[in-house]
Amino acid sequence: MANHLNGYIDSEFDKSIKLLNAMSADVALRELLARVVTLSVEALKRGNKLLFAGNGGSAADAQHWAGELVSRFNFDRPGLAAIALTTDTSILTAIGNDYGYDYVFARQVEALGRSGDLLFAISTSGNSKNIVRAIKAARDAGIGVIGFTGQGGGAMAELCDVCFRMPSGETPKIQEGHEFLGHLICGLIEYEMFTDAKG
Ligand SMILES: O=C(CO)[C@@H](O)[C@H](O)[C@H](O)[C@H](O)COP(=O)(O)O
Ligand SMILES: [Zn+2]
Repeated sequence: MANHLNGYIDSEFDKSIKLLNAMSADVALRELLARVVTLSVEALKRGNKLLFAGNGGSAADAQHWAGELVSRFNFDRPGLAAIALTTDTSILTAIGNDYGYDYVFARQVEALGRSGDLLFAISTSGNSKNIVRAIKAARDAGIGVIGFTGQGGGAMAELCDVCFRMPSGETPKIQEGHEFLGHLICGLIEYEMFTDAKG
């Protein structure tokens, strides 16, 4: 590796290690995690579902997390009801073209969401209009909202039932925090849902 790249690499390692250390030491974060797992397990057990939405890298998170739940995470068990609102290009392009990109998630929340479902809304800025609109649509429909954002919180922070604010203002680092939490939450939901079956 060329020497001049090492400064950048060191700095990235340093920031990621600090982020995870800060998250690990945050007692309030553990309380939020417990709340989200309880809300999710209750929703799934009564036949509701989890919806996921985000833009760019957060769209990847949305479909990644839904995939873990519908398929499997740490062990074999029945699939869990989770839908990413980021994957159907016909739906996304129709809504984007006919109503505007700000509506691509809200319209799907209105169409697919049912009272008692949960929306996982992911936005590093907390200000993406399509995410804020989706959150408002969810609230109007009796759907609880779990938010994932950065330290600023943005417009979405005060609209969520539970909001995870990563201790960073840098989009990629915020995303790394989200990705860690996403895996943690999938693992915890699976564990809580299937404790008897996991062996
Ligand atoms: O993955 C990245 C940056 O790491 C980008 O694709 C990023 O997700 C996009 O710029 C998004 O549009 C940012 O939106 P948001 O997180 O502020 O809602
Ligand atoms: Zn990225």
